[in-house]
Amino acid sequence: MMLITYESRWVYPEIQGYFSQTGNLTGQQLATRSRSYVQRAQEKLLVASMPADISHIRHHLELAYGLLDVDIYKQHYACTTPSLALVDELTDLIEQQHIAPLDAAHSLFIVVECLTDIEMSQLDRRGEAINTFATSTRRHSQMLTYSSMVIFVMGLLFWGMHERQLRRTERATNETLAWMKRAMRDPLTGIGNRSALQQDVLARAGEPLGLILVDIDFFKQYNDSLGHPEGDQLLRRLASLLEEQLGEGAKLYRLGGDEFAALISCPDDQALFNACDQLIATLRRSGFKHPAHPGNQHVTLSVGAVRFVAMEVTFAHAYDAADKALYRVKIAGRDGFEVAL
Ligand SMILES: Nc1nc2c(ncn2[C@@H]2O[C@H](COP(=O)(O)OP(=O)(O)OP(=O)(O)O)[C@@H](O)[C@H]2O)c(=O)[nH]1
Repeated sequence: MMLITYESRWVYPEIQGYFSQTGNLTGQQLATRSRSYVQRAQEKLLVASMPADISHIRHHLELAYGLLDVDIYKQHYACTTPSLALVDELTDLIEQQHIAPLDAAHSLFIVVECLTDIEMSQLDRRGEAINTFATSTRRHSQMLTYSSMVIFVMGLLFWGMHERQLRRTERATNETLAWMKRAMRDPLTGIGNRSALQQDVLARAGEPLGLILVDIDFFKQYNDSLGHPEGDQLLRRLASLLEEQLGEGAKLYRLGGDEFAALISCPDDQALFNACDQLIATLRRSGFKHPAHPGNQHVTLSVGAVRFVAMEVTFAHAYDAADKALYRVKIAGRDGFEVAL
């Protein structure tokens, strides 16, 4: 918008200059008409039969005089004033019949020559004005085209920069989200870690929940007899098995080492008993081998659980109660569960 305004101001004087030339065009037309009246007067003088045509000749000369008596001609063409004087003088002499028609016609050639010069000169001026206008218009339209191209390229550039910045921000946000997800996951099993458990408990404030702590029995011996990679494999298999057993409404976490935790919706103590019992039973059914187990050569679990309402009881308090119950199971010989009441 600013550019168009600026360009209009720039071009305005050129337009004015061009249209001011139309005044000169009119002047050229006046000269043409004046010359035609002079030439008609000449024709009549050549065939004049005095005094019948005198009035016509005088009329033509008066019209020619009127059309030549223009300020712009007087200012720019030196022949104008003498030509006017000659027409004036000839008009008087012809009227008084003091001059021969042939001589009068001959003298008028000076006026015709002057008028022809004026016409030619005015036509040249008009041509020059049109050329100047066309050149400057072309120059300005080129400027306008180049400016538009520059603005277009700058627009593209800014758009590209904006898009790049947008992609960077999106990538950074996605990386941060991925990093946050990773920070809440146990890398070995892919399930949530201790931080995820604490976050989920906070998110379920006011709900009756069951916290189940699960610890593998004699896992050190398992590692020692089959190797650490096999120990890792058991942790992964156990995570899948427990998750599957717990079902949709529950969540499983690995708290570290061979210790897992499950968080379940728990309307009453019986539901918690059932959940713990099913975990133990499922593992027994699975029959995971444990060659170094001092009892039955199969993997067994010790489970401690507690029912609590998040926020009414602190998570640390609930965890402590479940952990103590688990410890009691360990002391009592492992492979079992206890619910803290
Ligand atoms: N394979 C494997 N072993 C781990 C990992 N983290 C901890 N452990 C091992 O788990 C074992 C845990 O041993 P303990 O705490 O003594 O428990 P435990 O042998 O199961 O004995 P109880 O719990 O008393 O029955 C240690 O030997 C650790 O090295 C892990 O990510 N992978």
